[in-house]
Amino acid sequence: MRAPMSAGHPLSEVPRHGSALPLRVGTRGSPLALWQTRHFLAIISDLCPVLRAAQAFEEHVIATSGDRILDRRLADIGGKGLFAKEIHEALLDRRIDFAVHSLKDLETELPPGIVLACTLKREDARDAIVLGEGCGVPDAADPYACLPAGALVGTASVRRQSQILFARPDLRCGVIRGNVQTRLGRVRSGEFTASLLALAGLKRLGMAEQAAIVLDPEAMVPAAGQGIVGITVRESNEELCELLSAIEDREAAAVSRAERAFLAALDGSCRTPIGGHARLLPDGQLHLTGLVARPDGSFLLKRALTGLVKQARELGAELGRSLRADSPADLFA
Ligand SMILES: NCc1[nH]cc(CCC(=O)O)c1CC(=O)O
Repeated sequence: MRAPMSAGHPLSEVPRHGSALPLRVGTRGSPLALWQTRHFLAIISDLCPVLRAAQAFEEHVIATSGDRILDRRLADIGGKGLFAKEIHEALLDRRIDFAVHSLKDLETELPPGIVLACTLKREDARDAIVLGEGCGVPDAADPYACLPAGALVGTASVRRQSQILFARPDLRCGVIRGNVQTRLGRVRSGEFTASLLALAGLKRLGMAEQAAIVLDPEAMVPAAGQGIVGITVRESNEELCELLSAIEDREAAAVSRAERAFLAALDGSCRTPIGGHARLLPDGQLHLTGLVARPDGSFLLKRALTGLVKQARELGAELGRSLRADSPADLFA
């Protein structure tokens, strides 16, 4: 727990200019998005006594294209930024003051005038498998062994699809989208044998027990930013930028800098399976694992680099360039 700010600290005062109370926070409307938004508001209110007042914040639920179009892969409907476009517009139009995002759904290049002001402490970054009927007993040492030959795995993520098909070419993957509850329902109903989901989402929704198997991040490389919540604001709102920088989690900031620089250097489309996962080593260095693959798992390249935290961005960019140089050019066309 952090100590509340003492009087005189910028956070002990009601925001002065641009951002009158209540502060309007933009969020998607899914149960996970709302959980993340309330989690963030609890952290910021804890730290800033004046904001603990009722009505210091107003939630604005914004439906995004990514929420509306549920029958296709994101890659097929325009890809990156689909969960954020309408939220960026609301920020730039001053209908909201800041917005809460799952960092992995936030494009690396934000529209001019919008900045990522802070990242919150990372929840578990790993992917998990949810099993339906007809599967064997889960074995952590051989995580896919419990899936029967030819089983239909539900995922809309080319990153997860490529990695599971690389390990188990006999499996089939089908598109499953919608919020976490919807996806679990489609496994329970027998439509899919299993599904791959972010453990962070399951945990936040109190459903971690649904995860039959948790995948090691070196075996199933998570998406850049997975498990991290990021807050965007208008760059011109210095007051809010300052407020938010006080709740930045330094470790989350370092790993997300490396992972997002890696992603940006690859410049893949949403059709290119890309995984990027950084962690701090006991000696304080940053270890970054990156992956590029073909969606059908017929090609997969995974590499890791270790470097200094203060060079997180350079480390990410270097790993991105290195994977790109050794991947088939059509993956980045
Ligand atoms: N793309 C949807 C999405 N965006 C963030 C999460 C999980 C929470 C997180 O990664 O922080 C999920 C669900 C999932 O991938 O299973």
